[in-house]
Amino acid sequence: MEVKARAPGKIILAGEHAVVHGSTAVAASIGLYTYVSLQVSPSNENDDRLILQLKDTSLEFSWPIGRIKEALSSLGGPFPSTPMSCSSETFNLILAMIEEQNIPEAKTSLASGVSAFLWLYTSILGFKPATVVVTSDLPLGAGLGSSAALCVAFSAALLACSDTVNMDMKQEGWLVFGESELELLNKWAFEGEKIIHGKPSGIDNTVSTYGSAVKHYLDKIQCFSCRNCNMIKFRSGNLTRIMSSMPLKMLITNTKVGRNTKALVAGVSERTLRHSDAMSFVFEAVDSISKELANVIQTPAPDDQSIIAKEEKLEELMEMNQGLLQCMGVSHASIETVLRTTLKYKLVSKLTGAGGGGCVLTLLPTLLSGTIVDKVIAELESCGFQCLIAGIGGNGAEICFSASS
Ligand SMILES: Nc1ncnc2c1ncn2[C@@H]1O[C@H](COP(=O)(O)OP(=O)(O)O)[C@@H](O)[C@H]1O
Ligand SMILES: C[C@@](O)(CCOP(=O)(O)O)CC(=O)O
Ligand SMILES: [Mg+2]
Repeated sequence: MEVKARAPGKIILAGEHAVVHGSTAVAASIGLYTYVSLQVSPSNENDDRLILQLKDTSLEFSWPIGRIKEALSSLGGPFPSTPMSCSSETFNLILAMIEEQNIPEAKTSLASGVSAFLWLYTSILGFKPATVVVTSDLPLGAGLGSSAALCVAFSAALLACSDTVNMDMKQEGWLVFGESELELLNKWAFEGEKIIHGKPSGIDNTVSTYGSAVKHYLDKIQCFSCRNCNMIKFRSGNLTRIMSSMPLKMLITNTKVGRNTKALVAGVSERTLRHSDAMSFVFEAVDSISKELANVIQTPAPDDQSIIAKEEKLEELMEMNQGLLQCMGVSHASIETVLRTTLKYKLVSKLTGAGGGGCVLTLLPTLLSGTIVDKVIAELESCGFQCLIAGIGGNGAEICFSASS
């Protein structure tokens, strides 16, 4: 039996970084997914292995199960129903197992994702031999939440194979977990994100787990494919649904400048230690911006005129948020180039995710002509950037069973 899991990426419309320090943020899932396929192998005493194939980066890891037991069996796992943090001692044991696999120098940033995998795998499934394959639609390390999507997809596939979650393996197509299983999945994914990010707020794994279409198990409203229910507001671990009253279209520009969320989040924390009063005002301002943005999105817009007025408010809020992200020290020359280029077409942009490169969002107003969109995309792509238009909102984590070939 093979279990497949998929989990979406996200965009943050307002509040990244400040959300780590307790401010409100607004985010939505996007229709780009990370897929994990998990096949538990029949035991073959002499050659039991755990194999991890990362297709996007052409890397394969293969550990003898005996080696994993030697390092981690003293922890007494598996403990699938009690999500636990990876201690620094265990993290070092895991790192040693990864170093033994000789990752090429250029790909060492992937070690954190592999560490998260080993922690989630052994904690949820123990020491069973298996082959796990990862592929993704998402650019890695670009602000669209690939790390969270990876942790959510790993946790979903592992929980689906564990004794804790009872799923009807005969059902066909993509399936959604029940309410309590989703909560468990989200907690495990958060533990994985902690290994990759250091100090995540939990917004990315929450959006990836639940998606941002309102679902019956959260607030008893069955409203799956309604484009009016497509965002979440998030503060200190708590999620609130946002019913958008207007269609929102965003252009996503990937600057292709690589960066690392852990380092950027740590940089903001260091700045906060150096200038705690000033930074607390910055975070408070971001909190107000996110709350106002959520209100604007939710307020009814009965006609084109009110939609235009709301879009103008959103643009101003995005501009202010970008200014505060610059204050936090997470903008980048490539991001500033996107801001200047889109402004030539009177379009407003802000970075999304951790910044330092990565992706930038540009609001595409409803009445904007297709010709202008084409022109701005052509100009951005001539700078070497890559553009895509995101469908905002959609499903969260899903799993699918199939007979193995
Ligand atoms: N499909 C994938 N294959 C391998 N590693 C991945 C994958 N997706 C995410 N990762 C891990 O997540 C890291 C990127 O996370 P991060 O810096 O938070 O950026 P983001 O979440 O914005 O993409 C990668 O360096 C890698 O360790
Ligand atoms: C900067 C932050 O707000 C979002 C990071 O998103 P990403 O990993 O860049 O996709 C960190 C967090 O909230 O955990
Ligand atoms: Mg991330």
